[in-house]
Amino acid sequence: MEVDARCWLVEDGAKGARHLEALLGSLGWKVHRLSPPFSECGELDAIGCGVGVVLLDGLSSLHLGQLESLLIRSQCLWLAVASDSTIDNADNSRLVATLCHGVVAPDVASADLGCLMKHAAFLSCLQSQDAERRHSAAAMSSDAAEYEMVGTTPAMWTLFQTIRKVAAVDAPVFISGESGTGKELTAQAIHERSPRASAAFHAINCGALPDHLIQSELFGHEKGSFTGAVQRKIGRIEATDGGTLFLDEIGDLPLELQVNLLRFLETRCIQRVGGLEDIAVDVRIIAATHVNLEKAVEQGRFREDLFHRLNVLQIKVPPLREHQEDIEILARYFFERFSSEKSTRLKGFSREAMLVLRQYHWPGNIRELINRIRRAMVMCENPLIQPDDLGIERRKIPRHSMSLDQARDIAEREALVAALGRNKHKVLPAAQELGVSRVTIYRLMEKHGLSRPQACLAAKS
Ligand SMILES: Nc1ncnc2c1ncn2[C@@H]1O[C@H](COP(=O)(O)OP(=O)(O)OP(=O)(O)O)[C@@H](O)[C@H]1O
Repeated sequence: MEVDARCWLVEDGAKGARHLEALLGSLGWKVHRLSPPFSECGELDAIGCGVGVVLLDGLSSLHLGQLESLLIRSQCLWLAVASDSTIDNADNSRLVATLCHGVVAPDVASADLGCLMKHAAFLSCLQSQDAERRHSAAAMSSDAAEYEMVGTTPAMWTLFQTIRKVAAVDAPVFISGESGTGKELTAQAIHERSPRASAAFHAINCGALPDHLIQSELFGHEKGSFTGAVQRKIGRIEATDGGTLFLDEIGDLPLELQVNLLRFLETRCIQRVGGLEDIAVDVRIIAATHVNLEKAVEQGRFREDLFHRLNVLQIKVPPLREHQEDIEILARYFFERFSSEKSTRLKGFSREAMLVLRQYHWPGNIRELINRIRRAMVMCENPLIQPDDLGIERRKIPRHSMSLDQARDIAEREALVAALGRNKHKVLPAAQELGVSRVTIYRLMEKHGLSRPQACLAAKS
């Protein structure tokens, strides 16, 4: 691999600076000097060296903060040159410990400096290649995962398949699933795939609005129909004409409004509050709940006739713990998605953090996963996210004992699912990646109950 022979030299006029520059020059490095104030160093990214040297001796403590943010912002690996007395200073030592790849004394031997520089440049080159690869993999997966619905496991393939089928027809859809599993995203995916895609998709949470507002929110009202109705309001159903209306938490819809909704589903007409006119509206209804609606029907809290009207096509979105093999790909996907919020130094997840993510039981499902990753990306002070950054208490991670055979089985299944996922479920490249034959892949798929999906939403059709 060819490494870049350009490097930065950050210095503040110390007497050793000229000597260091000459030394680097004699080792074949083309040196770009950088001096305070560092906030003005806009050319840093433009020149794009892979490695830099910071001469800490002589650097004013006033510039340390600027230097710190410069090192965090840059994409290079940094070597510090500092005498013992400089390193004794707590601020300097923290900067070196957290942001530099190595530290040497100002009288470092030329051969030693040459070796360190080469090593840092090589590593920097590997890191940028790896980042590029991960970027294009993320771009591919988000390109493949339409509507940003990510998932490579059989449970998710089944969901994608159902979404495709349901999108092709126009009947009401009923989505069930725990909170944060992706019910709204599923509704959006159905809309985007349906003939209604060019019209509006609106979502309304029936549990979030007070009873007296929800009727006017859904059906609209005429001017003067009640105190405060100073002008006519078009309701959500009417505003979605031609499109899809997602009614989240449908179980929270008050009983009297259930009658109105049923009437709309039967007649395809609405009446605004205070209005007499029947207005024809063409809207597809997708309803969702995270509670058991059949139980609500039994208890008389939800109308049975409305339940059957809404429940023509059903989709169940699985909880995250039922497609745990997706956690890694989801975690990396969200890491890339929120990468603009992180420091450039943060490169990804440590193995331990990934293990914790896989072992946790995710009561809040994908929404909780997103929140924990975003938190970790802000809290993390290392190049790799550690378990503590995720804020998951270790006691909440189940520790069941398992035999070596069980552990092997789990690892085998995970490796297989991950390789198939990375290779869009193509057996040959997955087999090549895992270093086994195609026959072995088929055998393992059978052993672990993994079927090869026929079609999926995540694959471009
Ligand atoms: N398969 C997925 N791939 C990528 N992102 C997902 C996936 N599923 C859900 N998300 C994301 O997770 C978050 C929660 O999803 P969503 O709001 O659809 O869940 P929900 O089941 O409707 O939640 P609630 O029951 O609380 O209304 C959203 O930010 C959504 O984009």
